Amino acid sequence: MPWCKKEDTTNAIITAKRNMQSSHHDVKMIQKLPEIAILFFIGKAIPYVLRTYECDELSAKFPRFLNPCPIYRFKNMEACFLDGGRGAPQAADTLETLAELGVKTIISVGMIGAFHPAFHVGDILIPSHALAEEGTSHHYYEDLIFAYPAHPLWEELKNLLPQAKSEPIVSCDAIYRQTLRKEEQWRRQGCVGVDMETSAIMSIGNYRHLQTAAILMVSDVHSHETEHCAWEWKVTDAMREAFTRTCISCVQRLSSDKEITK
Ligand SMILES: O=P(O)(O)O[C@H]1O[C@H](CO)[C@@H](O)[C@H]1O
Ligand SMILES: O=c1cc[nH]c(=O)[nH]1
Repeated sequence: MPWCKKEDTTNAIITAKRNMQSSHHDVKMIQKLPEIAILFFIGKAIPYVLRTYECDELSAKFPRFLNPCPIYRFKNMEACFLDGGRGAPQAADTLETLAELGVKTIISVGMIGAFHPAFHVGDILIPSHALAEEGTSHHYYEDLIFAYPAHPLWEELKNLLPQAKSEPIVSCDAIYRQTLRKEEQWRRQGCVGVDMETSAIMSIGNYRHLQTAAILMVSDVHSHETEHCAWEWKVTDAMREAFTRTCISCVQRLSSDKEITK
């Protein structure tokens, strides 16, 4: 049975706007944000960005519902950035709150476990679409299977990052239920790897009329063997940092192309 019914036109009880205006987190309202936001789903990315780039803190508490964290902007680029949280519910909360504060374009930057033999640790992927096997998107759409990025943004990112591959992925809530059989089924559906946020970013981005796309780095490869499931987390701090720099320079070129300054 679908969780979201088209005939349900009633209002949501909590909205991003009401949450921001409430006393929930005792958060001071942020003024309008730049139109481009980078959401990092990589724990070590934010401290690295703050060490490496000139940035201003816009608020110590971005007023989302779940686990508010600081939000920053680059001094030399019309873009803000923050930690997107982990998993589809926090990604959706962050995206809805950014939309309420004037953000129009969201680039999510994260990691992905690859279960296709053509992918190796450190490869960069700009997903063409994402199978929605997380629960959040299915409360926005009655019959969603795949979620798609904004096509022009996706094309621009691919041009800016010619080394990146572009294939379908799956987003899944259940880290410890990515079984061999499940991953075989995902491969048959055309997917090459699994993360926890991309389908929600894309589907809810479409729902809120935002331009979204994702840039992901392969952090681990998943065994295809039926006998034993060897698995190791392979990504290093240096790889995370190089990937973060690559994504930021890509957004820098994107934002100057767009001349988003008012
Ligand atoms: O926080 P780091 O180690 O960067 O890793 C993040 O990325 C992994 C999943 O994408 C999770 O482990 C999450 O915490
Ligand atoms: O979400 C993720 C990220 C990396 N590897 C996985 O298996 N899942």
